[in-house]
Amino acid sequence: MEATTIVLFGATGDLAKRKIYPALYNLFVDGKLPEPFSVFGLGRREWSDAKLQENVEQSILTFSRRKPEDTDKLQAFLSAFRYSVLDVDREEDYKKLLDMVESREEELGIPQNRLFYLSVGPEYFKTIAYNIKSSGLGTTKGWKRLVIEKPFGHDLASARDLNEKLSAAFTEDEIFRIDHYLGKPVVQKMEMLQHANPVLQAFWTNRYIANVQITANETVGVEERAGYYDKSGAIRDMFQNHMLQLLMMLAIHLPSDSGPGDVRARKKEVVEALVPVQAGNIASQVVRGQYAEGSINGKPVAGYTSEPGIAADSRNDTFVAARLEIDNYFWRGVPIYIRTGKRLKEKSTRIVIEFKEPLKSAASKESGIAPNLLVFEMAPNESITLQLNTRDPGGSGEFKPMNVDLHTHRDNTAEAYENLIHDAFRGDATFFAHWDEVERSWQWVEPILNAFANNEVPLRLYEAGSYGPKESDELLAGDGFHWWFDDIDAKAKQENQEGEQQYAYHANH
Ligand SMILES: NC(=O)C1=CN([C@@H]2O[C@H](COP(=O)(O)OP(=O)(O)OC[C@H]3O[C@@H](n4cnc5c(N)ncnc54)[C@H](OP(=O)(O)O)[C@@H]3O)[C@@H](O)[C@H]2O)C=CC1
Ligand SMILES: O=C1O[C@H](COP(=O)(O)O)[C@@H](O)[C@H](O)[C@H]1O
Repeated sequence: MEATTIVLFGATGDLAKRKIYPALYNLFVDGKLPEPFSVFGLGRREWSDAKLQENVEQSILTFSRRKPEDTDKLQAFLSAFRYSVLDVDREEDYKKLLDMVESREEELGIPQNRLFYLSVGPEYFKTIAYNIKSSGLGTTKGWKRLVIEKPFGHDLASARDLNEKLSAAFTEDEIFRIDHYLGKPVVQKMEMLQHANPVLQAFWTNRYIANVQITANETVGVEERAGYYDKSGAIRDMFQNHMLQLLMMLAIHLPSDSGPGDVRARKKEVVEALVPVQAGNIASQVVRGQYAEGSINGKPVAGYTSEPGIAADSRNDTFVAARLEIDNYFWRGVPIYIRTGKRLKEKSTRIVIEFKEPLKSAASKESGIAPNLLVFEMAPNESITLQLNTRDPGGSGEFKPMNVDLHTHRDNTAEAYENLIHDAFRGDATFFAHWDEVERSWQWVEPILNAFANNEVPLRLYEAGSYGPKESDELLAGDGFHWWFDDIDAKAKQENQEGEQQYAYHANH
């Protein structure tokens, strides 16, 4: 990997502390950072190099999945960090930064490969991109890349405007849009699994799949992000990006000779094939919810409108569920259900593929036969399981589900940010959101945003600690399905996992 300078805007902020420094450290320990590498941290605070290095060390001690054991190694890592005061609006700060970056590149004898990481509020993206170009920071004899964090716009028009401004300074190939769900190990394994197993590939169609369920339930509430969240809601914060990205990743079919660019090209085809929601009829396809007071893990929690910084009459959505369809050869007729929300009963992020039951009528005479399920679980655990049926080994003769474990979490699995930052260094954009996907996701979501703004979709209050409004269950019940693993299913799954371990085939020792 070529030597690189990372120019980190927002080096004093929360994301840098919680995610970026620990990820860089773990990559360094694993020998996955360019050698040598150099970091310029930026912010308005009057920090010194030493103060930045102290903060980086503290962040590693607090947030890294691996705690430093080798002091020399840690010091070698920290010594790569420099700090420069920069206000995004002050041109002279960029000029000063350019001088510092150039002299450091000379001192280290490294090429002018520069990775600009914008870990700042999205309102600064355009200004920074403009100043990178006008100051000469972006005129390098090596490569340059721009890493940005979501949100990529607030709606279709603002996303297009942002993209236009970024495109004046960086080409699409140089822009790496982070969607941290694409960095999750289970998501990264999805394609491999389908690709390497013709048997799964063969079943990945509407001929065998009854429905798909994508869930991202959270127990946390709005926390300290009232200002941002109350203007975004679950639809912009999670649905438009993470949830639709999961759907695209799941629904693509790659040719056997596929190359690195193919994943993104196929994802675009999937999002283009999404059947548009019918304006005027959105309430039949989309459920909008907001948490009321309740309790989580036995502790009382406030309702959304009593949270600090949230207006008492806020009608913001903290929960969204929707029924979607993909109109293409593989997926036509398969309902896809997506739900995400805050202050729900448990943290669970998963995709369930429910297979059809061609033998249902015969099998229904037998008790306990369940549909086969392929489950990609990202939280609370990381696993990929295929649920089959077997006779109860206890001798009752009843059928019971058993899980074939295709992948289990191993200790020290790289976190999403490690995977993604490593890919950005290598210039591999497979697991970053392409502008085409982002634009089409906003296009699909736009009628829902309008319907929410015009109150055309009822706002359903749900008790904190529940699974969301009952209308979310009704979305599936109308098609004869239910959300897998809620309540009783969660217990059954747990018992099943405990009781059936002897059947588990651990493909991933
Ligand atoms: N925190 C998280 O978990 C996640 C964050 N994100 C995104 O990452 C980005 C950063 O978020 P987060 O770290 O939480 O935000 P913080 O508010 O914690 O940090 C903001 C950073 O921006 C800097 N900054 C603010 N104003 C200026 C300015 N005028 N000139 C120069 N620097 C400025 C601040 O430095 P200083 O105060 O020193 O000027 C600080 O380092 C946002 O886009 C957010 O949406 C995405 C996913 C998760
Ligand atoms: O991007 C975001 O994601 C988190 C959930 O991420 P996860 O990896 O813990 O599932 C969410 O809490 C936050 O509101 C959102 O901005």
